[in-house]
Amino acid sequence: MCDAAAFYRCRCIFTDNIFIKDYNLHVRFTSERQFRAEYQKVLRSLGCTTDAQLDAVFEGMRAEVHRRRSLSVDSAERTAAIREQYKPLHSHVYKLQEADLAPEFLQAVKYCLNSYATKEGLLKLIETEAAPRVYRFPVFTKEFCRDLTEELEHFEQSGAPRGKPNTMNNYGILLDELGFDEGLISHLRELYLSPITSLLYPDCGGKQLDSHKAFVVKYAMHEDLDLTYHYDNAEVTLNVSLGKDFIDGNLYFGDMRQVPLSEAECVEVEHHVSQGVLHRGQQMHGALPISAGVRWNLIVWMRSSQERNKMCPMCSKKPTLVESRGFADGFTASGQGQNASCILE
Ligand SMILES: O=C(O)CCC(=O)C(=O)O
Ligand SMILES: [Fe+2]
Repeated sequence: MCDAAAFYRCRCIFTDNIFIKDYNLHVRFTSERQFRAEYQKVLRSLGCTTDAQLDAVFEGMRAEVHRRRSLSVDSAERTAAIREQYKPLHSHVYKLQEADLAPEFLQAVKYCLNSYATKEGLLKLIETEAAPRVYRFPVFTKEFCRDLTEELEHFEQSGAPRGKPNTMNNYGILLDELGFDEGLISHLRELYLSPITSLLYPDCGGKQLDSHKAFVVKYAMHEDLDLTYHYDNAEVTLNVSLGKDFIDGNLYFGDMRQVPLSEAECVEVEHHVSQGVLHRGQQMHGALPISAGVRWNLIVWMRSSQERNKMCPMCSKKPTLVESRGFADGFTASGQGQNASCILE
């Protein structure tokens, strides 16, 4: 039986939501036969017409499945190597202090902790509803954002191994491997974000967020420029603009994933350095290309095991649990009793 205190992934990680960058397409891949039947036609319409092009697609998908199967072991190895090799530049950014948070944010959190707090009252304080149920408000001080960005650049240049957050983003960094989870992200989620998400998203697990996956994304002229339209493996997402100087690169939001709009109908939301954008993980969104500079953002995918144990947001089925490390993908074995089907990968 599974360990009730641990977090798990859903088995669909090995088959679903595989991103083919060359054709900007998310697919499911269980076998060559299934894949050809489901996607060959659409791939052809996107310009994948030769056998060599299709072979390259298969090769990319197999590599991605291999990466996903090795995630736990690779991540444990990188974490150990970073601990051994890497000397932080600004060790204070690993431990959140109240002075690192914007006064407006602290005021909003303080309000939410009152027994009489309402969503309407909170919205008067944070003001910006940038798109339906998408809120932007100050989170950190500018100094904290500057020091965190410098720390990330220092890490990037150190030569220590870097874990990529997902297939869509090639220059991001997984933050748990650097030791950011306990002192910065868990602290931020539990003490400051949860009171806010409880009022804004009670219908999406906002009252019971019990784990997260945190990473930074980076966009630069000769690296990634934009991010394709997607939904997150999260119940609620916080996206904070850390800097540095950049032009364009707005977020755009559509509807919930059951009713995807075309990109043209989306609402754009600007990134303002030191401000966070809070949104439902299942609301479709993407990022437009930057046209100059470098953009770093802190992304916290917050999860509610209570919510996702009922249905995995990535495959829309009851999750089949797979053991992993740390917060994994936020599923727990509670409530599954003797019938829990844990698969050791
Ligand atoms: O680039 C951004 O600001 C969006 C990042 C994002 O949506 C994600 O990583 O899930
Ligand atoms: Fe996202």
